[in-house]
Amino acid sequence: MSPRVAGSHPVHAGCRFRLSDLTVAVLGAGKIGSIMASSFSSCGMHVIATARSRERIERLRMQGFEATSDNAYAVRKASAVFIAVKPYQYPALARQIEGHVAGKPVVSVMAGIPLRLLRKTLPGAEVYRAMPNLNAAVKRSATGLVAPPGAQYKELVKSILSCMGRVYELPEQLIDAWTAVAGSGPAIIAEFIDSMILAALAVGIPRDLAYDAVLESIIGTAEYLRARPVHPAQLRDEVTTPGGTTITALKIIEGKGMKSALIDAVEKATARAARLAREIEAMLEETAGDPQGGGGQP
Ligand SMILES: NC(=O)C1=CN([C@@H]2O[C@H](COP(=O)(O)OP(=O)(O)OC[C@H]3O[C@@H](n4cnc5c(N)ncnc54)[C@H](OP(=O)(O)O)[C@@H]3O)[C@@H](O)[C@H]2O)C=CC1
Ligand SMILES: O=C(O)[C@@H]1CCC=N1
Repeated sequence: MSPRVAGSHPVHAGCRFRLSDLTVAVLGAGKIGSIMASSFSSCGMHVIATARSRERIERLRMQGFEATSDNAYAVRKASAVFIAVKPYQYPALARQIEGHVAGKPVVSVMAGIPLRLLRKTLPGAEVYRAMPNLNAAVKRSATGLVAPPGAQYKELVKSILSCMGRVYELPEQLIDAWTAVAGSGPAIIAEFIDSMILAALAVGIPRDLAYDAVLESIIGTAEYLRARPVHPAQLRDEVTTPGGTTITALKIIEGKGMKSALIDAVEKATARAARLAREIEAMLEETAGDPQGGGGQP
């Protein structure tokens, strides 16, 4: 296996490489894909980003990427390929690239779609699953990575993903759960932040101050827990004065079931990823033999 880098030397599995020598393809450079493209570009890689609509391709070009709707071209030119389309858009994409991926590392960030399905639809590719999050925009993604058994390009893939933040290698059984906790995490945390800001407004703090009070408290708490190895419950107890204000707030939160709501939410989101896999598998079977591969979908 030795995918050739456009205008550069080929990258052999296991050999030393410099990120700045690489050309990578990001297929489906929408919300997360364009953040991935920026992260990879900031590490010096040449990025070929793809999209369907002329508007998105124009926007990607304005951001300084080589951009095209030709996925097969992007794959042929790249040493490593990243797939960031929506799961239901995958069958159509797979049919466009299936003949060009053999011997290359191909990393899917799509929720739900298992290695088994990726392998079946991308013959000869070394397929990986990764689950980054939106915080890659500030180089703080917590990216889960599932490598295939006997992976030859794992170090290369990890180095590329590290341009978005930290990378955690996982067994495939955990990636749907990681998707719910870390992939969806920024949305859940943003919802909490929004609620806390509303709460601050309710007790009379002006909006701009409320935003700072909440954001700084969240960043500070995360940094505290990173810097000092204490359990979150211990931090909570250190803040909670007997008969004071904190216990008054905690009692209400406990009564309204915040913890069980979050546990439920994450369990349901994890199960949703598994159902997605079944839906896409059915779609692939339905569209077998259709060269558009369900490409008429939105
Ligand atoms: N959003 C997030 O925070 C995260 C998302 N993910 C996963 O990433 C994937 C993308 O999500 P998100 O970025 O939110 O979705 P978006 O809809 O923003 O991006 C998808 C992009 O794919 C493009 N696209 C669709 N079909 C094709 C095709 N055949 N060829 C080229 N481009 C194509 C679309 O192009 P056009 O705009 O031109 O239609 C669009 O820009 C999903 O599978 C999701 O599970 C993973 C981690 C985090
Ligand atoms: O909502 C979703 O399905 C995707 C996966 C993780 C974040 N967004």
